[in-house]
Amino acid sequence: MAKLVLVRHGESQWNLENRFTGWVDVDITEKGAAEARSAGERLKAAGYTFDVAYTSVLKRAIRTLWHVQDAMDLMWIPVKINWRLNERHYGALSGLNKAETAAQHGDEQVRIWRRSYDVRPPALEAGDSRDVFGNPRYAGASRAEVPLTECLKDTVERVLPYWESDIAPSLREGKNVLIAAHGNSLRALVKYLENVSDADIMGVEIPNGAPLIYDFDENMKPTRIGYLA
Ligand SMILES: O=C(O)[C@H](O)COP(=O)(O)O
Repeated sequence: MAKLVLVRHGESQWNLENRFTGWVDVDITEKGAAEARSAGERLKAAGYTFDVAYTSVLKRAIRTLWHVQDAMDLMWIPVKINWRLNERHYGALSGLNKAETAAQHGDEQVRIWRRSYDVRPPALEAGDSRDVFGNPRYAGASRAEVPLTECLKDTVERVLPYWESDIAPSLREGKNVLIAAHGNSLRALVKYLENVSDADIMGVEIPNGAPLIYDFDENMKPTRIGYLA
């Protein structure tokens, strides 16, 4: 049966600066590019190949995908880009330093904002320059679909329709699928695929550039799950 590989983008400039990012379109660093290339080289060396790739509309995921494709000599495969694979929206925290925010609001509050399943960070206010509604890359999305903040539950609810409509059908057709996305959009998928409880998902972390591999049976149940050795 088909294989699914999830890759979180390589280190971004705001990962390096320890800033909340969400839907802000920050690029990867040189270290992040090297992590992405290494992921591709390791996948190729282990005999993996892909028929189709999916990514978000954010350049840290897109560029990571390019590096993986290049390292695997798979620049030619179809790539589908969709905002539903974007990072979880960080609301009014977007752009703030994580350590400074913890110093101001306390470690526990920041842990809740970062890892709780259903507590949203404070929302962007109307007119905030960080609100991306109206940006051409979100042309197909309604006001309700372009968030002003999100908790992980919200992210699950906008990732899953895309999983069902586009990604799962490719796997059912026997295609090997690569997804290059983000820490929290991938946690949303992991929660669904591995049936992780709302409480346990708080402890799940997705490292930059580490391929996470799923083998499926014919009923789309994962039979083997693990990071590339
Ligand atoms: O959006 C971000 O800041 C990061 O990509 C993920 O952040 P987190 O580790 O706080 O969820």
